[in-house]
Amino acid sequence: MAHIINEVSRTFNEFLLLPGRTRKDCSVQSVEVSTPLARHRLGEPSPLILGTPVTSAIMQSVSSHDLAIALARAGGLSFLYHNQPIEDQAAAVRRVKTFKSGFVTSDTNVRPTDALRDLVELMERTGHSTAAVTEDGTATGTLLGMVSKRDFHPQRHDLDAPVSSRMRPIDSVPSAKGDITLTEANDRLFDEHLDVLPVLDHEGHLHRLIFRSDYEDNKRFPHQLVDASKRLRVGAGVNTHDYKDRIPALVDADVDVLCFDSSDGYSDYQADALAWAKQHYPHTPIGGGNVVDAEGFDFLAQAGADFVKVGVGGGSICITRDQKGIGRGQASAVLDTVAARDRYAQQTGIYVPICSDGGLVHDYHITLALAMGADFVMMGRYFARFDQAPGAKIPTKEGFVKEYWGEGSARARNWQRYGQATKMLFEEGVDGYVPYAGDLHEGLASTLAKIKATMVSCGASNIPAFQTGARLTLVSEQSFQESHANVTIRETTGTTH
Ligand SMILES: NC(=O)C1=CN([C@@H]2O[C@H](COP(=O)(O)OP(=O)(O)OC[C@H]3O[C@@H](n4cnc5c(N)ncnc54)[C@H](O)[C@@H]3O)[C@@H](O)[C@H]2O)C=CC1
Ligand SMILES: O=c1[nH]c(=O)c2[nH+]cn([C@@H]3O[C@H](COP(=O)(O)O)[C@@H](O)[C@H]3O)c2[nH]1
Ligand SMILES: [K+]
Repeated sequence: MAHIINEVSRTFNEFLLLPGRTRKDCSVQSVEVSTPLARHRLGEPSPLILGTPVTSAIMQSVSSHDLAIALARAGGLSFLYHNQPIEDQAAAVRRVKTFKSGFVTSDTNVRPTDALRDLVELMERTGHSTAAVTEDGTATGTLLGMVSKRDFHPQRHDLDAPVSSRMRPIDSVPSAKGDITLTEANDRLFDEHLDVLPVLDHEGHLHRLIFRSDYEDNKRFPHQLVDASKRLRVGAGVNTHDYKDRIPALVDADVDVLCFDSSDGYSDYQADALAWAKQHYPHTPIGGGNVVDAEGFDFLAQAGADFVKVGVGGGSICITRDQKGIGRGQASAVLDTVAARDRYAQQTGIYVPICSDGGLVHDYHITLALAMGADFVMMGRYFARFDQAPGAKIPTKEGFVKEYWGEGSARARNWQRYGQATKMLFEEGVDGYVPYAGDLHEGLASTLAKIKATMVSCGASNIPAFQTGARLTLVSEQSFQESHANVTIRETTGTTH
């Protein structure tokens, strides 16, 4: 006879936190939200620590290189999607790893012989008002001069004239050599009253541009997640089909961490793939998943997973539970696997972090997942709403929305996953829209402020203290109603989600 688990499968909506004693030294300013990402011996630091306990989902509609750069700058981490050719995913990793804050590749480039009219058009397209004039019109050609909107005016100058007639030629443009540091470059920008400083190699080819306006931008990101060489960190999703080709290419591109992406990680496929990865690339942490119970956690921890991702069927685009009748309420899944993690740590001395993946609808659900013992979370819908996510931004009567689709949807499969263009017999995800939420940094700052405020109310000054000290209560349907405002809401500019 089948085994029936008597305990009801519960979701985050069914829980609330009780306040704990807040001591005077515990404040929003002092609360620490760093958290381990990879397995480590108890009492020793994890080889990879997140500054912000959030990661972005391994999905085409979420984790592009742009989103990965933005999230790493905020202290979190993206796992670039694997549902694309290996070389494209490796190129995306390289784009994040070569992102140099302050040093940008020029995206507005012209030849000296191009007409000013073409330059105006290009500036409108890129939205930038400074252009590099290079011999071949590329971002790495020999630099011949610089031209900005200040150098000409459509009413004063003939737009059919060549760019060379209005550019500032190279001998009058201050420039720097390739080995200049950002600090030195910033000193020159200010000392010499410059807006931009081109960086050249010894043959005079353009390498990067450094803008004065980016100086302030860098000051905005004091908690960037970087490696020992100060490059942003980035993760990548992999699968149990082409991992023997994909993992070497990603490691070659200097990926920081990998994660198997599957709706079902409790499989021999994943154990074999983890063993292979650990044997060939022992220095690259790799996560496994998804599982929803202690049995699944133990299986992956023993197979060598550096972290275990938890959650089946709870994602906002998920229809797995409808289609296959498989899954578990996310709160129950987290609580069960967290208990297994703690038992495993006690027995072996090794701590294998847990990632709660999917189904986080409100910001406070992140807080609940952490309180229940998750070390960090993974989110798709949350990140798909921001400017930096790849989905198109579409106007509707109710305001802007962004596209968001599941990896198990027919749309995702259009990428001909794993090179097998087989017919899909059923979908496990939907293709839809989420409300547009602007810039990632502003949205995440607001979310983090809420998480920290709750931790302060619970008297926890860091995540480990929160995990061990949090007190949660189940809520009845009636108390759930009581939790919401019971008056008609006046329109305000505040954010709620
Ligand atoms: N977290 C969740 O609740 C869900 C997530 N998804 C997402 O949808 C995407 C697709 O997930 P899955 O369909 O589970 O992909 P998957 O690649 O893990 O599994 C697809 C099928 O291939 C089989 N398989 C895996 N490795 C194999 C190998 N080496 N040789 C032969 N067969 C093998 C599996 O048993 C399964 O039948 C993922 O991005 C996943 O995250 C989909 C549904 C639910
Ligand atoms: O049933 C599913 N069908 C899908 O097509 C699908 N695509 C992604 N995922 C999983 O959902 C997570 C993101 O969930 P949220 O949008 O709720 O953050 C992701 O991190 C995945 O675990 C899927 N689940
Ligand atoms: K299974």
